[in-house]
Amino acid sequence: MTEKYIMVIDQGTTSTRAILFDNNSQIIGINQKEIEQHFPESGAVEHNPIEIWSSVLSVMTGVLADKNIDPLAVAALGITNQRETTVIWDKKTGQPIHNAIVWQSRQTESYCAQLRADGHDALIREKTGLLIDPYFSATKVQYILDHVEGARTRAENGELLFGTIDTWLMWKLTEGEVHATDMTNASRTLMYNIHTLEWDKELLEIYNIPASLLPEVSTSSEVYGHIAPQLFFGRALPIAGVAGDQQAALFGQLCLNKGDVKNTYGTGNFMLMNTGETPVKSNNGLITTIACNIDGQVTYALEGSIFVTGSAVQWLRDGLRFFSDAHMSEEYAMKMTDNNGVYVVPAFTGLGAPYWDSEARGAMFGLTRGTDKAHIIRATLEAIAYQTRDVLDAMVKDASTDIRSLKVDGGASDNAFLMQFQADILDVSVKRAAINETTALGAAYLAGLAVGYWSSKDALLSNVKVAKTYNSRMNKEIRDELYQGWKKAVKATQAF
Ligand SMILES: Nc1ncnc2c1ncn2[C@@H]1O[C@H](COP(=O)(O)OP(=O)(O)O)[C@@H](O)[C@H]1O
Ligand SMILES: O=P(O)(O)OC[C@H](O)CO
Repeated sequence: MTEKYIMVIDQGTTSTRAILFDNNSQIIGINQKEIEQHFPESGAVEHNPIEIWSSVLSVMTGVLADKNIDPLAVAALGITNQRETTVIWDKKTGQPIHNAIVWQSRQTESYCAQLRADGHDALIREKTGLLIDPYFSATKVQYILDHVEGARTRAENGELLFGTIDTWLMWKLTEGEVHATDMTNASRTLMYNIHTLEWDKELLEIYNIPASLLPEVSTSSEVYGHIAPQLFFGRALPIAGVAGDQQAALFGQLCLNKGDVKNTYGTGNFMLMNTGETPVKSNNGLITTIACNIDGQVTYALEGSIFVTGSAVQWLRDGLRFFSDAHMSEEYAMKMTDNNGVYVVPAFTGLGAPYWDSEARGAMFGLTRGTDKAHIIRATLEAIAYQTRDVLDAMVKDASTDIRSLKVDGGASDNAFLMQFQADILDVSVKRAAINETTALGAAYLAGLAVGYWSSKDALLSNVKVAKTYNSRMNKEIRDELYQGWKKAVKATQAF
């Protein structure tokens, strides 16, 4: 094989990465660039789409340069992305008409309140598997069309295009040839019907969003188009795999069978369970989403999305200046034998699954004169584990199945204190992947399978290994007492 590698762009909330994988799923090179976060008003989070685009060009060339790799040695490109984040741009000039509104942003709460007041909750839930929340793309589109002068008329005249980050990047990489997304990303927009597998006309009318804005929806593993050669050393590299980052991680962890569960610890936490070919409706605050579409088969997932986990550690680092590197949180937490009664509820942008409370804000409980900063650090890490327990309990109820083990990945899964506490508080074994970049790996698999770089999903099974398994060491009484303390803290936070 002359083409030795698959390249992946992982465009995440805090950074853009280009990663090269070889045929044994090993990482050959990584190049990364941070993305600036813009906070234009309270609760609003935005990115500059041009900065995102230029970071992609920079990391793609950077990863080749770092390892002195010939562009001809790359077989295909996979793209995985922060989901829901919304870009609208001019079809002719390619200029975004507004900053990208990021998934975390709460600036469309009033649009959501209106949709709820108009009684659309059940219909939206039934068709999209989601619930009305600023998290999803539709109200972000409404906001941009309403806040940029002339945008609505231009949209109605077919002059504008909408995309999540995958769509924006494919459009830029193909110099406007491809305006497409895959089903996993479409299923996060609040506009896509996850049963009929098409943009839903009735919902578009409710939102007053013109259909001409929307991209074509494809599978997650096929050749969507080719990079314009002048952007990539004269090579028309096929773009062959696309998936939202959490679904890509599910695939990268090879959670290919019904009942398989993974939990990613990044800016937020996202637990997904593969529910097979049937969408499972949640009665416990989870959402239903498309897990993948490959080999002509759509699979679904139940998802619990927690908005603030790793970003609470960033807050300890940058806001409170408790340490200079996220890794140091582990050392501080381990210095203490317990949380000394301290609970931190990091509801900085409201609470996601299973509470869905946009109005909630962060709180701290149980402070005494004896509280040390290490207790606060420990309580913040514990909060990540408690929130995960909230979601896992909901998942067990919704899927009517027991979960005995959890595959984990993402930046904060490096934290040994957190992983042990997670196993303790769930009473489930926690298995950390040997390759922590499972999100990118999933997109590599999707792209590699489409171009025959890997022959089949079965060929991948021997490639994925567990680095470490954490088993519970906590007795039931302590586990129950700690978790009850957390539930009390959440209740008090919501009542505030
Ligand atoms: N050792 C650690 N302990 C706790 N949190 C960590 C650790 N390392 C990274 N993090 C947190 O994980 C997040 C980064 O993870 P990553 O998977 O790169 O996120 P994303 O894909 O959301 O940008 C940051 O929010 C950071 O604070
Ligand atoms: O960029 P991440 O890894 O924080 O993921 C964000 C999610 O896709 C939001 O739904």
